[in-house]
Formats: sequence, structure tokens, C-alpha cells
Amino acid sequence: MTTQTAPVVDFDQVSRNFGNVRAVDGLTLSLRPGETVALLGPNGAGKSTTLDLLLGLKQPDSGAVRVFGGTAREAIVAGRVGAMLQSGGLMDEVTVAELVGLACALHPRPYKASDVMARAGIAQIASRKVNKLSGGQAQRVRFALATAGDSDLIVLDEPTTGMDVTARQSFWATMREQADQGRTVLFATHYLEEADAIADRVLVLHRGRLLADGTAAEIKARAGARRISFDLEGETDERALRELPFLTALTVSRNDSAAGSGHTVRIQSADADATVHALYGLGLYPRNLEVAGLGLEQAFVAITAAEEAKTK
Ligand SMILES: Nc1ncnc2c1ncn2[C@@H]1O[C@H](COP(=O)(O)OP(=O)(O)OP(=O)(O)O)[C@@H](O)[C@H]1O
Repeated sequence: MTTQTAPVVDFDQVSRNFGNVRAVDGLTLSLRPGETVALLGPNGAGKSTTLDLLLGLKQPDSGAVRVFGGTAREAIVAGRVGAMLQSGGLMDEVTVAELVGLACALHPRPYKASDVMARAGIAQIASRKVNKLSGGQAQRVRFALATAGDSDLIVLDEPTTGMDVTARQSFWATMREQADQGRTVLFATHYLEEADAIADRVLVLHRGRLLADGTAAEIKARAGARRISFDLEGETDERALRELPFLTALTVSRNDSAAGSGHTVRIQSADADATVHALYGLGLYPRNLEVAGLGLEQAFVAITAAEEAKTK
């Protein structure tokens, strides 16, 4: 593999419209060598369009896309990019082995087709016709095509769609090996747990714009952070609780136990330490106190909901 100081991918103020839909809106981002990056966003956020722009399959209306310092086409011709697209049609009348063999033959730095098939978990179905595959098998074949040679960047659009849990796990184990060898991996996904578990960096896309860019932990922290829950005995002064510092959400529910009547309080706080400190400062005696981080899913919902509220 070659190394180069230029970013692997560089988007500078890239926009792309379809009619009056702004699919990608002023996107600026840069991927560094060796990163595993998740592109996360709800349906229609612009993930596929972003990947198509990166691969030169669509052209921007404005802004510039660079891949390894040049055009996408140059990078692809040089075999530096392997891609697995969402709906890429597979040739119907050929076998899995023939198709993988062709992809290897076309790659400037190919791997042996038998190794590629073994790695993608499709050696047992090598002689099967491509149009007879299940959805999950077809995805593995697409993955094999994306890894037919020694590419520096692997781009995957929702790669595990249609795979069951076991297939998904083995897919990501293989992908990790690719990343561990120093490749840059960019994948679009709906599965927040995949972004959380696999990616060093998460880009949250919404209506074509980049809403967040950081590690999963940073994104969780940015979204208003932590959940605090506890029980209080007797009457609860909800107004006093509402005045707690760094509070972003509060619910109080009745909780009658054998010990008497009381309430369960649930809080979201941007600074749990300060909130809990102030809670004791109110002279309260919280029982069963728990502090937990938001999941990436809740963080994602919080970030995109805040953006929706702003644009209304
Ligand atoms: N060829 C096209 N013609 C018209 N509109 C398009 C076209 N491609 C994408 N769009 C629109 O652009 C927006 C972004 O679509 P895109 O497919 O990039 O989103 P996505 O994040 O990949 O969504 P999904 O998760 O559903 O695949 C959507 O509103 C979509 O309807």
C-alpha cells in the first residue's frame, strides 16, 4: 500500500440537488488514512448521494471532491478504492467464482480469487449462479468484489442489510482485519450499534448536512449527556428539581412501595456531577441513585430532533 500526505477523501463545500431536493448541502469533510468512519443518518439524509459523489458516480453541483488528492476516477483506475454499493446489480448469468474472478482480473493489485471468496465466506457457494443467491449471500458477494484487490479505501453503503446477526458479526470481523491492515473504511449505516461498535469516527448526516463529527463517545456527550434516576420518599417538590443545573429533561412518576409513597425521578443532564451535587444541596435524600450514559441511539435522536426543531 502506498502512503500519501493528502487526505484520503476531501469534500469542500459540496452540494448536490435533485430537482428541488438538496440531497447534499455544503458538505465539508476530510478522511484521514487508517480511519474507520461511519456515515450515520435517517432515510433520505444523503448518505448514498455522498458516497456516489465520493466515487465519482454523481457530480456535485458546487464544491469539490478529491480522493487521494485527485479525482475519484483516477483513484478508482489506480485500484485505490474498493466499493460495495447498496443496490449494485450483480451480473445474472455468471457464477460467484466467475464474478469474483473478473473483479480480481480488473484490479491493478489483485488478490487470489479463492482467498477473496474464503475471506468473504462465499467459498461454499462459488459455483452457484449469482441470480440464485439469498439477500445476505448477495451482500457477501458484493463485499468480495469490494475487496478483490489491495485497495487503500473501502467504501460500503449499508453493507449488512439483509444479513442475519451471525453473518453481520463475521462480516464486521473481516472488515476489522481490513482496517487493521491500515486501510481507510467508510460505511453508511442505519444501525447505530454498528457505528458504536465499529467506527473510530461517526459522521451524523441529516438533510444533506453534517450535524456531528466525532467519536461515538463525543457524540453521546454532545447530545446532552447522561441519565440520572433516583427515588424520593414522601412528597416531591418538582419545581425545585426543575431548577437543578444542567438539566435537559425531567420526569417524575409516582412510586408506591411497601415502604410508603414516593416518586421516581428521571433526569437528563449535560453535567451529571454538577446536577447530583446540587441535588444533595437541596437537602434531599435520593435512594437507588443511578447515573448512566446515553446510548448512541438516544444521542442520535436528540441531535436530529434538535435540528428538526430549528428548521421548523
Ligand atoms: N436520483 C435521484 N433523483 C431524485 N431524488 C433523489 C435521487 N437520489 C436521491 N434523491 C433524494 O435525495 C435525498 C437523499 O437521498 P439519499 O439516497 O442520498 O439518502 P440516504 O441517506 O442514502 O437514504 P437511505 O438511508 O434511505 O438510503 C432524498 O430526499 C432522495 O429522495
